[in-house]
Amino acid sequence: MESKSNYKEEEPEATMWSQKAWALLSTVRSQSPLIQCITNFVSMDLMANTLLSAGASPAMLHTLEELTDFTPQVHALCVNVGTLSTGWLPAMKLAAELAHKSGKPWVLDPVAAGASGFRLKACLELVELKPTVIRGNGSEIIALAKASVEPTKGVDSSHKSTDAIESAKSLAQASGAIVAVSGAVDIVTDGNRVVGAHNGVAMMTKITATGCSVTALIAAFVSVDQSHVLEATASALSVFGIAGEMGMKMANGPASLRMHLIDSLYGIDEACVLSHAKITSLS
Ligand SMILES: Nc1ncnc2c1ncn2[C@@H]1O[C@H](COP(=O)(O)OP(=O)(O)OP(=O)(O)O)[C@@H](O)[C@H]1O
Ligand SMILES: Cc1ncsc1CCO
Ligand SMILES: [Mg+2]
Repeated sequence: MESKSNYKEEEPEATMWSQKAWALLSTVRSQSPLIQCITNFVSMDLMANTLLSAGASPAMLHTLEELTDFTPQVHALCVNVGTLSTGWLPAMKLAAELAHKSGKPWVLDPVAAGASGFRLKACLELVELKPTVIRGNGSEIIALAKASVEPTKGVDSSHKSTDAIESAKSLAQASGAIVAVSGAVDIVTDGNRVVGAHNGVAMMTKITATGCSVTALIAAFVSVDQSHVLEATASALSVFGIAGEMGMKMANGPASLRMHLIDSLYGIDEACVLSHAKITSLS
């Protein structure tokens, strides 16, 4: 009896979160927001296909000369520094400024932020341009919050997401962004509230650019509900994780999971989201 009454107490919050996640996925499907992605060469394919399978419309435009015309028309911008070069950084900055000025959300993925002084400085300069959301893995969020170059595993994390909660909170407070840390539990914070999304499978870390792709999915979810950025961010992470869980039932390894994850994201329905979304308050 005791466990049953506990279950009843928790149910309204769990139900609210899963309904929110489904409502946002449905809205992305019906509104098909245009998402500009300035992203690394490795991630372009998976990121564009993730957005398409979720119902959004990706556009990988990054040339400086095009941005004044194009960026104000998009519904959200995703900036990912994965294969950063001196040539691309001015375009990333201008696009961020244009998005901010035109009231469009923009999301930063600070890939390997602590790997070099050049990369860290670029990421810190981008944070100054007021991203709506920053999504990284544990090591990236810790490096960015400490503003320090550290021994790293490059684009992979050597920290658990839960090791980065305090860093995520301080980065959120300092930047004004919602900060998300991916991992076994995806952490989302506004600097005060902390929420965990508990979906996904470990095999997702064996497919390059799943983190990059979920960052773009966050941009799509936030674009359709700009007044609830934390909720939209947690919902995108949960939905992507559910697609991984569904895909894993049909996969034999990373390559087939990549395909089945995309198929599952495309096919996911209300019953699946309502029964599988696991989003909880952690504070
Ligand atoms: N141990 C895990 N169990 C379940 N899901 C996980 C686990 N680790 C990561 N994920 C999921 O895998 C996806 C990618 O997260 P990850 O932390 O690997 O990003 P990343 O390091 O930025 O990846 P990349 O740089 O390759 O894009 C996220 O959706 C996350 O929720
Ligand atoms: C492997 C890799 N190298 C730079 S970006 C990238 C994709 C995953 O972040
Ligand atoms: Mg990454």
